[in-house]
Parts: sequence; C-alpha cells; structure tokens
Amino acid sequence: MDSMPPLLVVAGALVRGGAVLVQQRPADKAMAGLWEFPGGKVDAGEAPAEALARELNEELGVSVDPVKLTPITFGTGLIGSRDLVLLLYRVAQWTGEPQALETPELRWVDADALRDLPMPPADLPLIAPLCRILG
Ligand SMILES: Nc1nc2c([nH]c(=O)n2[C@H]2C[C@H](O)[C@@H](COP(=O)(O)OP(=O)(O)OP(=O)(O)O)O2)c(=O)[nH]1
Repeated sequence: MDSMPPLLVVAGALVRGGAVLVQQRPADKAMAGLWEFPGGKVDAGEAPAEALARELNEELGVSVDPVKLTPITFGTGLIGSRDLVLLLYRVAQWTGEPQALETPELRWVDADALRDLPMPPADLPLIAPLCRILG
C-alpha cells in the first residue's frame, strides 16, 4: 500500500513464427539480468497503446500502429512499496527489424523456453495466456 497511484506499465509480445521477443534487463537497473517484454511506463496524459508504440520505437527501433495492438492479459506486483499494473499487448505487425538499443540482449523464445526464463514476478501470470497464443 502506498499513497501514490499504481504505476501503469505496458509491455509488448512481438510474436513471429511461434516465438516471442524478450529482452534482458541491464546490469545497472533493478531486477538486473531478468528477462522481460519490451515496454515501459505510461506517461501522464498518454494512452497505454500509444505509450507502448513509443517504447517499442525507443527500445527496439521498430514502428507499430497503436490501433493494431491487442490486449492479451495483465499482471500486478510491487515496485518497492508502489503497486504495479502490467498490461501485455500482442504485437502482430511492426516495421523494422528489432534491435537491442537499450538492453544487453534480445532473444526470440518459443513457449518451452519462455517458461524456463527468469522473469520479474509481475510477468509470471502473463506466461500461460501468452503460451496459448504461441501454441
Ligand atoms: N518493460 C517491462 N517492464 C517490466 C516488466 N515486468 C516488470 O515488472 N516491469 C517493471 C520494471 C520497471 O519497474 C517497470 C518498467 O518501467 P521502465 O522500463 O520505464 O523502468 P526501468 O526500471 O527499466 O528503468 P527506469 O526508467 O525506471 O530507470 O516495470 C516487463 O515485462 N516489461
């Protein structure tokens, strides 16, 4: 419980041929070394899908149309003492080849590899719904 409103974070599942793109958190950040979906915090006054399009461009160098992002599921957690709400969207179409612009490594993983990756606690409930999409 915190006096701040929950932190709203958007994340994208770029899906290609039964695999999803994940990135490793940098050594100088909280939860260093864990694997996460590209994305980030929604800024004040920003729509969630627009925030995700912005973050995907900053982190991967790809362009996406916010209108084509479709919700998959959400997770909740804590960042310190602040509540976190993590919205996962499916990204079926993008322009450009994803590049690791802000993280040490990108990886395309299938459902089995995804289940074995160390991820932040808020991501854990996202895995089963996403694996149903990956097949
Ligand atoms: N992008 C992303 N963030 C996640 C996931 N799971 C999860 O708990 N988070 C957390 C980590 C951060 O606290 C927050 C995302 O915000 P951010 O990407 O702007 O923050 P950050 O910690 O990387 O860096 P900073 O800008 O706060 O220094 O959500 C995930 O799957 N993807």
